[in-house]
Amino acid sequence: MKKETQIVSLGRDKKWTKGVINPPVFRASTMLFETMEEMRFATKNRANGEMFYGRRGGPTHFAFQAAIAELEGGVGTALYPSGSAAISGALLSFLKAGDHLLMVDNAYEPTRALCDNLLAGYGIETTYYDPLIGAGIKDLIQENTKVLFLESPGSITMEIQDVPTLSRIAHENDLIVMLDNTWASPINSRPFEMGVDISIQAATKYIVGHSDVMMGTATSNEKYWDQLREHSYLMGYCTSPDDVYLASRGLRTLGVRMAQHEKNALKVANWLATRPEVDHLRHPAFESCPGHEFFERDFSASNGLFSFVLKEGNLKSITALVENMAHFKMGFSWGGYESLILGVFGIDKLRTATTWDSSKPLIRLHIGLENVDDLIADLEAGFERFN
Ligand SMILES: Cc1ncc(COP(=O)(O)O)c(CNNC(=O)CNC(=O)c2ccccc2[N+](=O)[O-])c1O
Repeated sequence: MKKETQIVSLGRDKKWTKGVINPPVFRASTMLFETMEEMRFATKNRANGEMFYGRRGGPTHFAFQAAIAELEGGVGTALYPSGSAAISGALLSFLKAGDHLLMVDNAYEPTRALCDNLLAGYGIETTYYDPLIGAGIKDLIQENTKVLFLESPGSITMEIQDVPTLSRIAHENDLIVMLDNTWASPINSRPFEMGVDISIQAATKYIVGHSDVMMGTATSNEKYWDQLREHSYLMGYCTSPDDVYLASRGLRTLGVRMAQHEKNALKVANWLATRPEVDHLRHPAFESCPGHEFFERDFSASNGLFSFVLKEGNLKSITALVENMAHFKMGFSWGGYESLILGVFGIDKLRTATTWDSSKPLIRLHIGLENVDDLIADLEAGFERFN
C-alpha cells in the first residue's frame, strides 16, 4: 500500500470505528466489566489494545497509535501530551543516574534545556556532538553511553545528519538510537530502515496540521517497545481522546498538505536565492544546506519549514523585516496551514560542540498554504522595510 493510501485508511478498523469513517471520541477514566473473568482478561491484555483504564487509552487512541506505528514502520507507538514530552518520556524510559547521553548540538532548544537541567540533575551526563560528525561519533562513545539522540534536520539551522552511519556505529556499541523525526513527519523518511530504534514526532506540527493540538508520539521497534510503553505508562503519560481525534483527522490530509507546503516553500526559497540580501538558504533541498546529500538520499520530499541567512542585519532591520507582515505571522511552532516567520538570535549561545557565526542573522520561515505569490509579495515588502 502506498503512503497516500495508508494515511487515508490506517487506523480505521471497524473494531475501533464501529462502522463510521472517523474513529469516534471515547472519553473515559473508568471502563466497566461484566464479570471477574472479563476484568482478568482486560488486565492481562491491558498493553495489547484491550480497554482497561483511561490512562492506557481507548479505541480513539488505539486507532491512531496503530496508524502512526504502521506509517513510521515500527511495532508500537506511545502517545504524549507534547513533542517535548515524547522526547523526555523516551529518554527517561531508558536513562538512569550514571548513564551518558550523546545529543546533537543543533537540538531544539527545550531539548537542550532538558539535558542541561533535568537530566543533569538526575546524574545523567550529556555530550553534544556536531550534526555532521558522521563516523566520528565513535570517538565520543564512553563505557556508560546508553543513548544516541538525533534531530534531523535540526529545527532551526536545518543540518541533516547521516542517520544510517550514526545508527550503525551506535549499534556496534550497543547504544539506543532515538530520532526526533518531526520534520520528515511519518511519511517522508523511513527511520527504522535507517537503523533508528525509536522515532519521535511532535504531532503538534504537520500531523495535526492546524495549530490547535499539542501532542507527541514515540514509535519503537520490537526490541525496545515493551520498555518504552511500560516506562511511559509508569510516568503517567496520557493524551485526551479529543486531541487524538483531531490528530487522526489531521493525518488524513497530511500527504496533500505536505505536498503543497513543499511546492510553495521551494518557490519562495528559489525567490529568496535571487535576493541580494540573502547570504544562503538552509533548506534541505538546496546544496547550500549542510547535509544536503543526506536529504537527497534519505528523504522522499521536503515541507514548508526552512531557514535562510542574511548577509547582514541588526535588531532594528530584522524587526522592520518581520513585523507588519500581511501573511507571515510571528509565533513559535510550525506545521500548521498558516505561514510563520521567526527571527532567531543567539544561536551561538546554543552551540557547545560547534560554532555559529551570529553576525549574519538567521530567519526561519514556515511556508503555509496561502497563495505563494501573496507570500513572495509579503517578503518583498518586508525587504523594502529591511533595507
Ligand atoms: C523538532 C522539534 N521537536 C520537538 C518539538 C517540541 O514539540 P512540542 O512543541 O509539541 O512540545 C519541536 C517544537 N518546535 N517548536 C518550535 O520550533 C517553535 N518553538 C520554539 O521555538 C520554542 C518554544 C518554546 C521555548 C523555546 C523555543 N525555541 O525553540 O526557542 C520541534 O521543532
